This record gives sequence, structure tokens and C-alpha cells, in this order.
Amino acid sequence: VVGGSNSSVGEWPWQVSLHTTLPVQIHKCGGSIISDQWILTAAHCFENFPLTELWRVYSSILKQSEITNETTFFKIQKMIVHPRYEFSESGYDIALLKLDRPLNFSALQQPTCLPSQEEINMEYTECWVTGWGYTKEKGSIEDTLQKVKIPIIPNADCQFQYPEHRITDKMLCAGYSEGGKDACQGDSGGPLSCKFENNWYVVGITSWGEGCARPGQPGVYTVVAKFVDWILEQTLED
Ligand SMILES: COC(=O)c1cc(NC(=O)c2cccc(O)c2C)c2cc(C(=N)N)ccc2c1
Repeated sequence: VVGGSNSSVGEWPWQVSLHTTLPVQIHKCGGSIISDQWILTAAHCFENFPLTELWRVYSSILKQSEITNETTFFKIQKMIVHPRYEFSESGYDIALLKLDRPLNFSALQQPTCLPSQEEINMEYTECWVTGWGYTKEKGSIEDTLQKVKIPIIPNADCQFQYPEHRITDKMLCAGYSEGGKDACQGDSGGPLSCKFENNWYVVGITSWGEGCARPGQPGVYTVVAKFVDWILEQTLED
């Protein structure tokens, strides 16, 4: 996250950290708890690491430095990448991870709400992107979970700012015209969380952007509301 600040303990209890273990263990992507056994994240996280055995899921973490060999983690029992995913910029950048065992909800780890289909055109006024990703383009993984408030912008404006891309209705954009605040590499898969009537919803999944926090180059997110039917099909049949 570029231009953000440190989160506090339990502020984003649905945020998880996804680590790969080879060649060394490292944070790769974020994700959101949406039930006691399912994590919502981005498909592009698994492009070079498609094997479930390579991944560890850490919940109720504020600092990466909290993670030691003794820290408990979840393994991935099932990885579902959207069948129409090809690469981030072409959309469908969404994936579901089934944990090897249910997690116990607490103040530090609990699910966030999925937006409903009709809420798609809702004017979300308070949205935050969170993650341990880079704080600048040539950056590195942050220790403390970062947060930054970012406004959603109309898709027409976003399409204009990305003339060489097709910004579809399954993508949303968020950013400031002057840049300076944005998600970045390492935040991928994490939530764009929006507060509505005192509840938090995972409205977007951090997906891509040209560089990070550049003026006129907003962050691009997967529109979760467009995939709620798919999410329910994949997670309820289990
Ligand atoms: C592998 O890249 C990602 O997962 C990757 C690469 C990006 N964009 C880059 O162009 C970039 C950023 C940092 C370093 C870098 O080398 C690049 C190409 C990303 C940009 C944003 C965003 N601005 N909201 C969010 C996630 C990104 C994930």
C-alpha cells in the first residue's frame, strides 16, 4: 500500500496473509475470510505457484514479524481459480481457497460480508485498501499491515485513463487523480473494504494497475458483487 498508515490490532480481522514456502517462505498475496473455511483472493497470485502444497494461510496477523516457525497456519485443501481467468488485465482475477480445517472466529479473525448483486451500483463512500504490499513501485513487503482510504471512480473515467485496456463492468477502479495513494505489488488478492450502514463489505479484490500510485493510473479491482453467484456455487456445494 502506497501512502497509507499502520493498521491496529483487529482492525481488519478478515485480512489474511498468503505465503509460499519455496524457495524461502515469503508473503505473496493478501486475501479475505468470507466463511469459516473459505478465503477470497486473486487468481493471479497462483500463476507461478499453482500447487496447494506450496502455500500457507496466516490469519489474525498484524505484523509479518509475528510469524515464526511456531505460528499456526492453515493449509489449502482446495484452490479454485475462476475458469475464465487468463491474466489480471483481462479480468476474472478471482480465486477461492478452501482451508484444511475450519477457523474459529474471534475478534482477530472473522469473516467480512459479501456485497449482494443489487448493491452493485451503490455509492460506497468509505473504502479502504489494506495489505503488506510495497509502499512504492520498487519496494518490498511491509512488516505492519497498511491501510489507506481510496475513493472508487466511475468506470468511464477509468477507461479513459487506461486507453490501451478494456475496463469491464466486472472491474472497478479506485484512486486519486494526483496519485500518491494506492495498492501495490504484494497487496494483490486483498480486499477493497467498504463500510456501509455500519457493516464492512469486500467490494473489490486488489488486482492490477500501471505502476503504483501514479497520477492518472488508478488501481483496478475485481468487482466481487459480480461473482457472488459463482462464489456461492463453489462454496455451498461443499
Ligand atoms: C507481479 O506484479 C503484481 O502482482 C502487481 C503489479 C502491479 N503493478 C505494477 O506495474 C508493478 C508494481 C510494482 C512493481 C512492479 O514490478 C510492477 C510491474 C500492481 C499494481 C497495483 C495497483 N497499482 N493498484 C496493484 C497490484 C499490483 C500487482
